[in-house]
Amino acid sequence: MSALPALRIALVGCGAIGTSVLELLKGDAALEVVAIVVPAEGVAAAQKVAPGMRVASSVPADGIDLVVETAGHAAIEEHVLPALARGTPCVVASVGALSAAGFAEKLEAAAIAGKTQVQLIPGAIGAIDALAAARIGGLDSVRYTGRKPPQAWKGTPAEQGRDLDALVQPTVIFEGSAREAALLYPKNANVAATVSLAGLGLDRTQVRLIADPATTENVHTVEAEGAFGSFELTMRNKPLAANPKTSALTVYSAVRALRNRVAALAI
Ligand SMILES: NC(=O)C1=CN([C@@H]2O[C@H](COP(=O)(O)OP(=O)(O)OC[C@H]3O[C@@H](n4cnc5c(N)ncnc54)[C@H](OP(=O)(O)O)[C@@H]3O)[C@@H](O)[C@H]2O)C=CC1
Ligand SMILES: O=C([O-])CC(=O)C(=O)O
Repeated sequence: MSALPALRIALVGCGAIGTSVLELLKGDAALEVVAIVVPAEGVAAAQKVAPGMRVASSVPADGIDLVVETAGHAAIEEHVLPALARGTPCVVASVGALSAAGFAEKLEAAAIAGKTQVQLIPGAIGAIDALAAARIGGLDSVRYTGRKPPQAWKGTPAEQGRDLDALVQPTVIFEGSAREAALLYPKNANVAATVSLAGLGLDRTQVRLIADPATTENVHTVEAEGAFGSFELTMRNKPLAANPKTSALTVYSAVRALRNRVAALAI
């Protein structure tokens, strides 16, 4: 049940996540997608996905209560920053964009200027609430490991010097900070950025990325220790058929975030 006013949503990005979000929101009177925003060259294709829907290459300046980004790092600069600055709240999936130097501060400044808020969704990872709460008591170490099938690493630096199709055993393709991981793997390591922003920060969070021919899932592990105690979390996520890099849970995380914005009882 909804107690709050219905929201008119501009959905930025209409790929694997955006299309599924659209499907789940169909008929939801409290969360009405009124515009889809994609690059100019993708407008015609998006119109086929959502016949009758307003499709544009920028967020309409009027009639939008909430911008939801499911598009990629570049879309944050292009669409989220201006929306925030003019006072429209935004929900963001491409959290890894905040790993660019000074970008988190820029996003915050735009939200302050617009007297509004940008919400980063947990996406494909869980326990972000526990980690962010544990940070208040003090954290000693946070490690994140991302393990995906080799095909999920296609088109990334993981291909340099190796044939992903020929891998016969789990192979560490990256080891370093969450900041480096998110910058090098913008479509695969948003979760690394999210874990670090909730916990020890982009530079003190250790990240390992693995291409594993034995898995068909996107497996995310977080190990955290601090004054609160410790936890180990393993998520075995099913990838979306439309994009093997992306876990289906990311879609549900986005829809949960939206439903919570209008629900009388939010959880
Ligand atoms: N937080 C998390 O846990 C996760 C976050 N993500 C983030 O979500 C993003 C989208 O994922 P997914 O749906 O699987 O990707 P897809 O590639 O399937 O879809 C991306 C969509 O965004 C559009 N797009 C690309 N650039 C822009 C732009 N600058 N402005 C507007 N639209 C744009 C694309 O249009 P076109 O096809 O015309 O280029 C396409 O419609 C990922 O790039 C990643 O950053 C993904 C997985 C997990
Ligand atoms: O969807 C996933 O499993 C995680 C992902 O791509 C990311 O962190 O960018």
